Amino acid sequence: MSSPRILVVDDEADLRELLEITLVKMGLDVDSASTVREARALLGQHAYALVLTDMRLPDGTGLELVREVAGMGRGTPIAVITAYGSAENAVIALKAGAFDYVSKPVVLDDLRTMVRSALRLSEKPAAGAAQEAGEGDGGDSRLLGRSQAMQALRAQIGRLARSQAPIAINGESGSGKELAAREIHARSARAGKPFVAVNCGAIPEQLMEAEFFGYRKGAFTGATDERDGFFQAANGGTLMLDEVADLPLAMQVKLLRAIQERRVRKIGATAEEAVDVRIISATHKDLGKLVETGQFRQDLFYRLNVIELTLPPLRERLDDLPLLADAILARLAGPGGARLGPGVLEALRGYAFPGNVRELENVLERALAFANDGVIEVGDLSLKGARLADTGAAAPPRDAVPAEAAQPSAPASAPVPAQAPVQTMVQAPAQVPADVLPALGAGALPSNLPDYLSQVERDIILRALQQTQFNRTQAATLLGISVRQLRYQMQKLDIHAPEP
Ligand SMILES: Nc1ncnc2c1ncn2[C@@H]1O[C@H](COP(=O)(O)OP(=O)(O)OP(=O)(O)O)[C@@H](O)[C@H]1O
Repeated sequence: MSSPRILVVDDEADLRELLEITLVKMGLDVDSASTVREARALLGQHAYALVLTDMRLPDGTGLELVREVAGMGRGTPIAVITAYGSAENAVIALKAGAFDYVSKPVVLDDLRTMVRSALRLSEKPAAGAAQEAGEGDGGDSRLLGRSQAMQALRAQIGRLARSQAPIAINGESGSGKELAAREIHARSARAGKPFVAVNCGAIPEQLMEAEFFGYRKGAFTGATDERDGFFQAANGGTLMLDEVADLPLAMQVKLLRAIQERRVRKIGATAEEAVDVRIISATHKDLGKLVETGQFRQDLFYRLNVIELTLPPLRERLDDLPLLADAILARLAGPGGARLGPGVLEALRGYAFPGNVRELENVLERALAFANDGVIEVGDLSLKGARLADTGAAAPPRDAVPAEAAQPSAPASAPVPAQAPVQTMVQAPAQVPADVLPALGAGALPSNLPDYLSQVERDIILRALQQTQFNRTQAATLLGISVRQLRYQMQKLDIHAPEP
């Protein structure tokens, strides 16, 4: 079997030679060109596993080649070599369809890492043909839906999975942003490496640097061991920055640097270490507006927002309701274990679903608890109570809802501990007891005050979350605390939702 073939396009003889030697040592076949014209001729003759081009060429630009290679539709990855400090060029190239970039002076280790990623990609079959064509209900995708919007989304995900460019996912709460990020990762060349999802709003500001970049033993009081941060945990894979709008400004600067340099420094360390992570950010807020008001740094926004992916709200794809409802019921009750009775679909169609698919999951889960023989009737739905706009009436009457039915299935994603490289931390929340305060006889004292208070706090927070369908902003308002405080308490008290 012949070795993968790489095309190097650079007019600087020294650099070209260095690249050639490095690639040949990796066991690859290399063709070289020093102009756009030569490159075009070679591209017409061979299929390449990777094209690596300088940005400035005597008869044109690397960007032209990026556009041409992307336009060929063969899925050939093309990476650009950008001048030192020209982050802007890298972003422009990524937006134009470049697979990745390396900056000058070229660090050979970074180059090898990038080349290996590209080679893994060419080993992968081009993303599921049916999904690329936008057909079907999702096939093996977990992002279900036959609507045009979902088909287009899956096709876009298939394309994005073949690049290393940062992606910014927008969409309302519960619309599937994390699911989309996981799918991009799963369909990418990074699939065998960790996917780490971090809820930026859940980490106390003073711990952020340690959580993201790790620390050395003795770096501060309590640093009894060396620890990796999220970047190291996600090395080789994907780092999802969820609720990215909640990053404090000081952290935004540090993050920008890490993303740009692809290097991080642990607290207390003298040297930086290279990290190879693909960044996917997500928010339900309008980051552009936050940039205007000075709450989000423009340079970081520019760096994260290279490619945008927008999740459609459920109310704009109500045709997907039957499919989603079937899948959710099958998950809750087993295949054929539950179904919707007459008129239920129509009732669901009339609802706005401000909490999107997560709210649909919650509505069906609750309804199923009332259903006879697994058949959900209109009366079981409690849609009025599920209306997010109406916080006061958010929860169905307590006496009507068995606690087990009220369990939220919202993944209030908490930060992943640095030592756990994969997955958002999720686990089933405890039920809310009928009485908020754990029973204590008159005059009795708790045997352990901190535990007792933690339990009270946990119960109250869970109750607020359930009343608001796990909408953290509304729950925080109900409790008179900030969303950041709520998230922190949720993390501290281990309040998470079960993974779907
Ligand atoms: N298209 C879909 N098909 C199947 N399940 C979906 C789809 N979209 C979302 N879900 C489910 O809805 C729930 C919420 O999805 P997810 O956590 O990805 O949303 P999110 O937009 O990241 O939410 P948040 O803004 O609150 O972080 C999950 O249980 C997920 O599996």
